[in-house]
Amino acid sequence: VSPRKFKRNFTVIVEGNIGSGKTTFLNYFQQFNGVSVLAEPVDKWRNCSGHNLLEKMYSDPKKWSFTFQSYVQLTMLQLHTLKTADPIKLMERSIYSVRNCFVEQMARSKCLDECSVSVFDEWFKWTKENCDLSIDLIVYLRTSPEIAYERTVKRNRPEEQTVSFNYIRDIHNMHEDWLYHKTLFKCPAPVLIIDANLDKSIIQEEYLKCKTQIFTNRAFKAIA
Ligand SMILES: Cc1cc2cn([C@H]3C[C@H](O)[C@@H](CO)O3)c(=O)nc2[nH]1
Repeated sequence: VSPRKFKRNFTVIVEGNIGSGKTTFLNYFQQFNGVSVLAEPVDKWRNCSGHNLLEKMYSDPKKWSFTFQSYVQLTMLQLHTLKTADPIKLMERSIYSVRNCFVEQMARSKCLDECSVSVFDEWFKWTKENCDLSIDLIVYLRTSPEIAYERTVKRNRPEEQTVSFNYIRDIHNMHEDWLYHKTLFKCPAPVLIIDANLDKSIIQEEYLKCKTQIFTNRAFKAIA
């Protein structure tokens, strides 16, 4: 695409459970011209002025969920508002999944009390009204909780040692209610569902569905 001025990036958010294959998906799209991939800033969550908030959240969710998700919300907002040179911006998760999946699950499991959720919602409401959080497409990497759990265990991320199957199943259900049944929260953009149960070795055909959707002229119209 010629480096002409364009209104805003065509923004795609990639949502899915822990272990749903988001990194594999983002790595595949990294190869194309015109796409900026913004991975989840997990390293920031592991080192906020020296504090590993991810580890604290998993070790004592009742005490640290609010602190952790507040920082996640800030780091996601920074990525949403980042102007990238490429016409297409591909983000791993979003400020929407913070509220619609993780905070919702923490509220239901009583790791976040109602007043914490209210403060979180006030920040989220103001942010939506005052920042351009518009997105153009949601890619939902849909897996079974069993496969997501199996991959999480295999990946063996230090902070996730204590993650239970039940937690993965709960997070799965939050994604299903939001992006598949659409009974939980409004979807801020059309949802493209990918069967992310497919093994890494054959999933590239499944990705091609997205490639057409992302690279069609609709994408470029967004920057006309
Ligand atoms: C938006 C958002 C991402 C996100 C990730 N996480 C956790 C799940 C994984 O263990 C790790 C990396 O995604 O962080 C979370 O607890 N809350 C989150 N909220």
